[in-house]
Amino acid sequence: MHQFPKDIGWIEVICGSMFSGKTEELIRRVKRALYGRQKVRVFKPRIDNRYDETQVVSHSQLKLTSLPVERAEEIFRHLPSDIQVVGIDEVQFFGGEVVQVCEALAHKGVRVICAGLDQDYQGRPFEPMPQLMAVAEYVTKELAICAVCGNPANRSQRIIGSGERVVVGAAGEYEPRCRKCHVPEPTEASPPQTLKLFD
Ligand SMILES: Nc1ncnc2c1ncn2[C@@H]1O[C@H](COP(=O)(O)OP(=O)(O)O)[C@@H](O)[C@H]1O
Ligand SMILES: Cc1cn([C@H]2C[C@H](O)[C@@H](COP(=O)(O)O)O2)c(=O)[nH]c1=O
Ligand SMILES: [Zn+2]
Repeated sequence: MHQFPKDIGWIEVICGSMFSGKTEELIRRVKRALYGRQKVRVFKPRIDNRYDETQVVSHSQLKLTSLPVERAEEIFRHLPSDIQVVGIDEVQFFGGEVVQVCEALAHKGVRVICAGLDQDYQGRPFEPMPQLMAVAEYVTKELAICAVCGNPANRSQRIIGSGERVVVGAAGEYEPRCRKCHVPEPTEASPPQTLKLFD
């Protein structure tokens, strides 16, 4: 991917819609750091108990051990002094203080890898992602496949009736959609699909 600098820290942001592969990419980067014998810790907000209370779990069921925390500042308490890499999933669920936490870690020489939703179900920027993306050295935007038309999807369609910004959920509650098929209010799900290679 990048020619990584030596002896300094930095922030990587992996953003995109739901089902775009953010968690898979976070897991991939963390595993490669572990293969490189780096000292790594992974965190997620405690509110994300969707597939598991403690593990980071992708929609494709890849898993990674993590520490759930209530607030971003708690991350400092769980880091060994020789920490080299910090991964954070579902970063959009932390308040704005997560930006200062990531910055402080990067200033201390830590590689910080954050994955999070860049837009909410209405297509509005999901704070603190815009702020984090602004200060990050590297930003990767992933795209899913639109559940309606098959085009690249950068939005998350809510398919249950709630107007709250934060509603933890997965396939029963959201589906990925392109800008043409997305509507900013909750709507009916597209017909279910089975993946098959041969008829
Ligand atoms: N419409 C879709 N487009 C792309 N991937 C999908 C779709 N529906 C389900 N998936 C699954 O979601 C996986 C990505 O999961 P994950 O990394 O958890 O995404 P994210 O963290 O961005 O929500 C894909 O590898 C695929 O198995
Ligand atoms: C669009 C949107 C999503 N959420 C929730 C739903 C999930 O629990 C997470 C996103 O998980 P993923 O790893 O990106 O699939 O966020 C929400 O609370 N509000 C929204 O508007
Ligand atoms: Zn579409």
